[in-house]
Amino acid sequence: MAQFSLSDLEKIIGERARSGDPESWTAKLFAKGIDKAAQKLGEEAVETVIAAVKGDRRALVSESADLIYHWLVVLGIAGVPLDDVLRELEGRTGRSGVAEKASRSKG
Ligand SMILES: N=c1c2ncn([C@@H]3O[C@H](COP(=O)(O)OP(=O)(O)OP(=O)(O)O)[C@@H](O)[C@H]3O)c2ncn1[C@@H]1O[C@H](COP(=O)(O)O)[C@@H](O)[C@H]1O
Repeated sequence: MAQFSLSDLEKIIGERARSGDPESWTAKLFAKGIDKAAQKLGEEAVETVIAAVKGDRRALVSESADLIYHWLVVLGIAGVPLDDVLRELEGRTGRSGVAEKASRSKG
């Protein structure tokens, strides 16, 4: 199991966005704004779809990482915390009773 979470990546993105480092891709995307970042997100989504359809497992892992990174950049520029998305997902588990079942199984 990886010792790295989406929350860790969100934190790194926030720090790099504020760094103003000219070498930082994150800082560059934040400077370019939501249109460019959203465009990159779309490109990475298409590349992920292509990898999946081709059955290219290695590319699917790599493109998924690019996709998630650019998705978090878009959330950051839009001022939407990752936690808002996780809460939305958490709320959806309740609809199917999965959260209750998981909680019951913990004892
Ligand atoms: N996870 C990522 C990550 N995934 C992808 N990318 C960058 O996303 C960019 C766009 O990918 P493309 O394949 O489209 O590259 P490109 O063809 O050069 O881009 P364009 O020609 O379209 O401008 C590349 O420069 C990748 O390096 C990332 N850049 C940064 N991170 C994370 O953010 C941290 C901070 O990075 P910096 O902000 O660069 O310091 C890193 O340590 C990583 O943890």
